[in-house]
Amino acid sequence: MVPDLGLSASVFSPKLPRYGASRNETLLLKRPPTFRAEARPPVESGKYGTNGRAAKMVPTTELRRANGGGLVRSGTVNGSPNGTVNGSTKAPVNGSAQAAVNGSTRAAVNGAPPKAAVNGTSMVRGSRISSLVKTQKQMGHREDPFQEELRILPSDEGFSWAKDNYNSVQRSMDIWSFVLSFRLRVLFDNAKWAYPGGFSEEKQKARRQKTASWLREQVLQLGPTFIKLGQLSSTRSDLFPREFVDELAKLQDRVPAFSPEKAKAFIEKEMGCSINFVYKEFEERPIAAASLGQVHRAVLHNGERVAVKVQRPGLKKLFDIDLRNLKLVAEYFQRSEAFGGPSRDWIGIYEECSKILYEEIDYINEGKNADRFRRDFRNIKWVRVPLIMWDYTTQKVLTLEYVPGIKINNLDMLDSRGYSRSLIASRAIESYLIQILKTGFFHADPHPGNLAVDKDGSLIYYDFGMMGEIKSFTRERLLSLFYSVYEKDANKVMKALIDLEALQPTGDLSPVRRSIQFFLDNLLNQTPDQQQTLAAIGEDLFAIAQDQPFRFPSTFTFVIRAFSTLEGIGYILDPDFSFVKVAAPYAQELLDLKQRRRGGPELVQEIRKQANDARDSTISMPYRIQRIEDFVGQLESGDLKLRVRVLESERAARKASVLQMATMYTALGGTLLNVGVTLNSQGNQIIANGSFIGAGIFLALVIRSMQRVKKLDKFETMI
Ligand SMILES: Nc1ncnc2c1ncn2[C@@H]1O[C@H](COP(=O)(O)OP(=O)(O)OP(=O)(O)O)[C@@H](O)[C@H]1O
Repeated sequence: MVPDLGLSASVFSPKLPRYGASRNETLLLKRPPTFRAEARPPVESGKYGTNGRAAKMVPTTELRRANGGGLVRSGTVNGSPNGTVNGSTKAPVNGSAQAAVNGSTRAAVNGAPPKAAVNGTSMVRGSRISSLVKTQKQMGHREDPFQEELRILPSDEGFSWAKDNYNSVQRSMDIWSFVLSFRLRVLFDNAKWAYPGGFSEEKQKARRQKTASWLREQVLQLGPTFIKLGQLSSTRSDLFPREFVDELAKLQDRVPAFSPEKAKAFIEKEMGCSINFVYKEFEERPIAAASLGQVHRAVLHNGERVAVKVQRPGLKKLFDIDLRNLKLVAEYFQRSEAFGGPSRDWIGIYEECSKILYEEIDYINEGKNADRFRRDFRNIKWVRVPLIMWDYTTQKVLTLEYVPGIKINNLDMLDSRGYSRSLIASRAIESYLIQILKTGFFHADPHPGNLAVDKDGSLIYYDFGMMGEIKSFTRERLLSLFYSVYEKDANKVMKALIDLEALQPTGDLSPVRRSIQFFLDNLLNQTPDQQQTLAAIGEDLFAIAQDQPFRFPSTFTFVIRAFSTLEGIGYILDPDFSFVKVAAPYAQELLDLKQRRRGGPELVQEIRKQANDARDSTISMPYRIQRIEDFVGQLESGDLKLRVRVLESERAARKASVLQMATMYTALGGTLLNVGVTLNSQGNQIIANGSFIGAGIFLALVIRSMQRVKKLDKFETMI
């Protein structure tokens, strides 16, 4: 039987620049490359990654060294970016290994779709396109200019969640015993009677601090799902007390790593082949470990250095069990007054978290996000996003171009290498403003670990697992919010917030309006030396939100948190840093835009609206005057009674009735307790027990009533 033959193609160029050549050198080619095709047996096709590309990598035996010293590999199988057939296209292109391996991928990620072709010309085109993209300068075997001592990370051995054979009943029990203990702790922290020697704010703070440290330890014990959720919660000062938020933020640096054996076995399982087949070298010690995965350095067979992000094994199974339980927990919180009850959307928060978690364990999604982000910044030379090596990426293993950098908060190294800290600070903020105001696609987690400075001073972004998107209509509404804040008009701000669904238009909104006006006056009337930090403003906003009908969509909490993180970084980098200075040109641009808009169709629309209003008023005027006359007439004749709702007195009445009920419960509970004790001493055990149970129920009702009173009091102080 004649074996199937594959088409093998290669392109030879007369003058090959050296490996890793600069763009100019690459373009030195005078003669067009020639194309040669040969028939050869097909190679074994690999396992397909979830992205439809071959996950099984090129065997080392297929690697050839080309004339110019560039490494050549055979093309990947069907659906690969190179679009080659049967995995047999050999293409030594321009002597540049990167061009051959990633040329078309790079083209794709920078805006051009991957070119599918069955002959070697596609490779040439790929390399040409790649030579035009800004990342070309970064190709080639990179020296690691910032080699840092690798930290020894704590190991995950000994944690029950790291074992493969945990059972779901045990896991559910662990979760629920944690939730109930947490509930009890919160109850005692908030109960004034639970403080021996009398309650004081300091004592409560100290106790809360203890609960918060306990919570962090428990979260670590419960593993990845909870660690990630803890990290997410550390962005929600609108939901949790300050002490909890601060403790949870510490989770970032405490995540244990899994063993290199586990990592390698996992990669092999994912890729369906030996790790040596995929990487020429694989560094065993991870350079970083996070809740959901860890990062190792490696070298591809073409010599290119890469960062390999390996997901923790068994995450999906763990998420399924944990999230099933957490859904019940959210429902329980939703009913519980101690956790804000119906005024907080716990179910919504659960759904959002669950979406984020499942998205974060899909590295294909992360790779696509990175590609989109890179595309958004293609014209900004000082922002750098590592390339995704799609051929070496699956849903659980992400291979990226290795782009080492100095972490943005490593001041000593930045100084010793002579980088301008103030430039870095303003670039960090500016890149973020571009994301929020222009592209609408933003990095939702810009903590210092995810931002670094490249050799040439560019800002490197890592980790695209959690991205936020601001749709264009939301951006429009945000702009109106911005304009109304600029005009210091509380009513308009309130309307914009309602449009943004950040404020519920229910009940009495006058206290909200007053808070907003206060906020606007104090915020905008400050002289430059009194200017509040963004973080403080964010905190104030959240404090207002805690007791009022604000419901910040998570997008905004991420935006606020990201800005305050970046602002914090800005101050660390440069004590004279001013957010306002960096943001001013953007704000001006937006105001100019509004001015321009008002000059055009918007002005016509406004005039038309005013004309319509005037016409409607003129038509309805006689009718309205008639109604006013009737109204006054009814008042004079005593036919009309005015019913005035005084909200303050309504609240006071509600509080009085709750207190009345509490007194009644106390009396009934006390009576039943007395009866129980008497009957017990007379030996009438069964009825005595009934009395005790009744007394217990009334006691619980008293506690509940006191909690309601406390809530009403708190609300009163806010307005
Ligand atoms: N392409 C890369 N080149 C060099 N180093 C990298 C690269 N990608 C990641 N790293 C390093 O690994 C660290 C962790 O990467 P990343 O943030 O993507 O992982 P993660 O698991 O999503 O972590 P987390 O979500 O906690 O931030 C980064 O801070 C960076 O130091």
